[in-house]
Amino acid sequence: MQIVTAKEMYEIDRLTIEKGGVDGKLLMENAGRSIVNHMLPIIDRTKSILVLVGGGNNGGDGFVIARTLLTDGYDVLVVQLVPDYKIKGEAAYHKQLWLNFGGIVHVFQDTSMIRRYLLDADIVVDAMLGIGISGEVRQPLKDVIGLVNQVEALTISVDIPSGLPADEGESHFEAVVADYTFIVEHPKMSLFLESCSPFYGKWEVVKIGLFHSNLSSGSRIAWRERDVKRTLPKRSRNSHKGTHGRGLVIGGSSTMPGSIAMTLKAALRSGAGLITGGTINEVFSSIASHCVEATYLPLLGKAGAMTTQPVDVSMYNAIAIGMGMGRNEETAAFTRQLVKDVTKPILIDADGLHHIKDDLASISQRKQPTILTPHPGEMAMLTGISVREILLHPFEVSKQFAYEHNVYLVLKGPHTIITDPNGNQLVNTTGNQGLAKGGSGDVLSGVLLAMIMQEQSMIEALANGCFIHGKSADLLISSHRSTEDLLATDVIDGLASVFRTL
Ligand SMILES: NC(=O)C1=CN([C@@H]2O[C@H](COP(=O)(O)OP(=O)(O)OC[C@H]3O[C@@H](n4cnc5c(N)ncnc54)[C@H](OP(=O)(O)O)[C@@H]3O)[C@@H](O)[C@H]2O)[C@@H](O)CC1
Ligand SMILES: Nc1ncnc2c1ncn2[C@@H]1O[C@H](COP(=O)(O)OP(=O)(O)O)[C@@H](O)[C@H]1O
Ligand SMILES: [K+]
Repeated sequence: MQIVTAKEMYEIDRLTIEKGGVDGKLLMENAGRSIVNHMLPIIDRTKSILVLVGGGNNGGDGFVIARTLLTDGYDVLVVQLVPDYKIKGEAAYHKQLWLNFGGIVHVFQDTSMIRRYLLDADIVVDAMLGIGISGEVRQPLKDVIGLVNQVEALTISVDIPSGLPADEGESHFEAVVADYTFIVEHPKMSLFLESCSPFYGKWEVVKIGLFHSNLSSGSRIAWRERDVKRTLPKRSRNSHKGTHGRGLVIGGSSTMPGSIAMTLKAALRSGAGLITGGTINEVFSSIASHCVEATYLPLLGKAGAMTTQPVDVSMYNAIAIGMGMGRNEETAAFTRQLVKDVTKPILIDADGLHHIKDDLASISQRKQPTILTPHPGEMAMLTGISVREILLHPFEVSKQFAYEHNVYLVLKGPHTIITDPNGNQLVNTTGNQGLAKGGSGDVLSGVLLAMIMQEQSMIEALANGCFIHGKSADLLISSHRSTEDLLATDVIDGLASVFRTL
């Protein structure tokens, strides 16, 4: 499922019309009808429906929706929020059809009129503004959006909640807070931004028959269960432990022994063949009994943390480093040296990210894949860009960073974005706020370590790992856990139910 900017959406629309020969009026008909089909399960004939239409093609979709519902026997009222002369092109055509079918258009007079209609409506269809919005919302739409957000009626937005930007980078907006959004053909970038996603409510993508096109800007794809099922390698009946990779996890310090234990266990539960924990004795003695399937590589320590030392990694297929290591300078020097020397794929998380902050130039020289898994705070530390700016432009910031430093970047959050060194991006579609708890990242590192040792492309392995991690949390809170009590160790236990369904 391609994620698009407004510009890309218009380009796909243009190609469909010019190359595909599909009339724009037909696309609008398809959009309106498809949306009504998706609305049917949540509306019924006893409900009164108010369709608010604006002056562009989003409003045009609104006229199609109103006509389709009217001919189906629904009680529908249309309020046009702009003067007649503003309705042009395909929208004007569909407005005429609405009138031909006996519909009435109530043209906006004042906000008290809208308030009255809104109070009488059970369902509001928001077709005021789509992806064509530019600048801050003008009056009277600004007030109308405020009123829509005050009433009890179920709000269904067409394509995008009115007022919301389609792209990343906008910080000031006033928008409809929808209960449902039916998105036309492709999710827009803002669906995956922390500041915008809550406005969408529940969402579904409706197909309208647009041209399939490869966008020149590189791929940006929402990674769903069907993608995981398609790409996740199946375990062969004849496989042996060597087939599934031998991984080394380096981490832990006397004050944070649990992190590496969770990573080890998560890696084993995610299908790794053999997993070794590289850690200091104090950590080893406190975690060994929690993860008996792992083997251990004793590392030298001082004052409860790792010191600089050579490590023979020749027998491992991939390495994860950083979890619970602490930030002391000798440990940091050890991490930097190891990352420089090792000629294996290496995943760097948590404290390890702090250690390599000033060594990104040498990371970009590595010949084997380097995977960095920062949360936004760690990303801010790595880039010197504020968390606010990162959350405002996560796609662009990730792309630039991955490209510049030749790394695979897993920017974690409610919508984790995985970017490869060429700028291709996959966005995870699972997970919930129960994961916002210490240890979730350690578990993710273990799942990812297991994934990158299986036969699949690196970016897909990372996206599959993020999907599986989030899905475990989703299944747990839909059965016997809640977003409050969920623990990182539960997420490891929940991996079983995920793998059983894939
Ligand atoms: N493939 C596709 O693309 C398809 C797209 N489709 C649909 O079309 C939608 C895009 O339609 P679009 O391009 O006509 O833009 P749209 O969102 O209706 O906005 C334009 C209107 O908004 C107004 N306006 C703008 N800014 C404003 C502001 N700040 N404050 C107030 N008003 C503002 C602007 O007014 P003006 O500036 O001209 O006075 C104009 O009237 C898309 O989301 C989808 O629903 C489907 O039908 C089929 C296939
Ligand atoms: N609100 C949320 N919704 C979905 N996933 C979340 C949410 N908050 C955190 N996560 C996920 O949980 C993990 C947290 O990782 P991280 O911040 O490194 O945790 P920690 O360092 O405490 O182990 C990431 O995979 C992130 O995507
Ligand atoms: K809308």
